[in-house]
Amino acid sequence: MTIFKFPQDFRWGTATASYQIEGAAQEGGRGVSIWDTFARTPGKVFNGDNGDVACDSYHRYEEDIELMKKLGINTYRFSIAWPRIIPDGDGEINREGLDFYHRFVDKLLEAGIEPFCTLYHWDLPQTLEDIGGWGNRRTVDAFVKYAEVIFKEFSGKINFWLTFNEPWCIAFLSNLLGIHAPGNKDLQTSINVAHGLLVAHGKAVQSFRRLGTTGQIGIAPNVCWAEPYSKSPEDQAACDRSIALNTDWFLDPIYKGAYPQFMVDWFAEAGATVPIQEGDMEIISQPIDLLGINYYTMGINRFNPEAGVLQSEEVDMGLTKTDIGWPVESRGLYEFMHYLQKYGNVDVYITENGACINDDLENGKINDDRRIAYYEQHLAQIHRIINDGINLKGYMAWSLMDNFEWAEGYRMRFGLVHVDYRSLVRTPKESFYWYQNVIKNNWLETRI
Ligand SMILES: CCOCCOc1ccc(-c2cn(C[C@@H]3NC[C@@H](O)[C@H]3O)nn2)cc1
Repeated sequence: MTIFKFPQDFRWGTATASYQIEGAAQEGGRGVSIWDTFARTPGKVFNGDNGDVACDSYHRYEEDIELMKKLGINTYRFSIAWPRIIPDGDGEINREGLDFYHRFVDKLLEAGIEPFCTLYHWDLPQTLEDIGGWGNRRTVDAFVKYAEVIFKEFSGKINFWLTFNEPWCIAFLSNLLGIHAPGNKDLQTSINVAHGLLVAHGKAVQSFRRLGTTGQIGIAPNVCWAEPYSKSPEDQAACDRSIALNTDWFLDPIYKGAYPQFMVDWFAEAGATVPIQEGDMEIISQPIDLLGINYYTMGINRFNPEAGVLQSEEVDMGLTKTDIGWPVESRGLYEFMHYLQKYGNVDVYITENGACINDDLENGKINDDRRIAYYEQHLAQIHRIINDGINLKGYMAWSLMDNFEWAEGYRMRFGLVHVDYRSLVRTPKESFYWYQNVIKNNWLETRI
């Protein structure tokens, strides 16, 4: 057995998101989001599932916080639903929505748990999608107005902020591949969305500074680490494109003030250009304080001219997979964190990492050994990364509890806590107690 000790001030947490857990979709003055619309569109979400009830955390958040206290976390990542705050996206402020999040955040603070807030975790007000979504500058300005409302309301209570969760999913999964809301399938639209959200990010950071909001602010890209199937330059280039679209496409504008030229050229070949306006890149490259990194898996990729706009195809290498079909390979997290150093040794939090394991209750227990094995591997890599001197400051497991997994609906379970969606009874899984022990000791005991 090996013991890996973590730094004394290391943050241990879990993560969730508003649309995935809250429910109460027609309560508290909440407006319609693009995910309400998308989930009601036949064929978009498995089984026609939607977030109307979800885990009912809107009503059961005190019970959730009791679970967090039992788990022993000191940090909880959640997102605020924009449609609860400004229901029509750009109009009147809904006081009832603000009051809900004040009650929630106050309970977190009472429990000694640090709120780690994501402003946008995919639930765009439908009214803004109706005018073109992130590709319309009116949506950008509406986001800044929403962000400023939240900054003014929660400065002093919240000290860790993320503007956007997984910009690649917002732009490309949702507007090029059409797999997430709003379901567009157009390259130019996806590039317009990516640019719009980057401008919104930069403007929100400017407001954050101007308002003197407490704490630190950043953004949370999701990682797509890839290594070449062969030593051919074509396969390496296919990997470079795949990695860059999730990471460099967003972090180069933020840290360097310019898009990665090789990708701009690649998209130009496909007839798409970035709609940059005067001053945009200066706005986008506002200095940020931290990065959230979401890591689940990595790929072995090769060049294939038929494999989508990137002409990059993931090869099935026969690795163990989770129940959502993603290979279990923690090495990519280590490799990526060293890749990230090209932006400097910035403060990083793993804001999502976890395994979809669909074990069910057996005699009142969930023996999710495969999830424990996943976390053991990934936390061992986290320890290696910290030992290499990289400023990795905290880790948030995705997710506290089973919840609405977007287009997969409720069939895919990422939680440390099992949720019975009929009764809404929460049952900690064996992985919950394993993670509880890691947090209590602030060290990882591995069987290797
Ligand atoms: C067949 C082609 O497929 C293309 C890739 O399709 C996907 C789908 C889904 C994801 C995905 C889902 N998650 C987990 C979430 N992160 C945020 C939080 O809300 C979690 O629920 N991360 N990435 C990636 C890629």
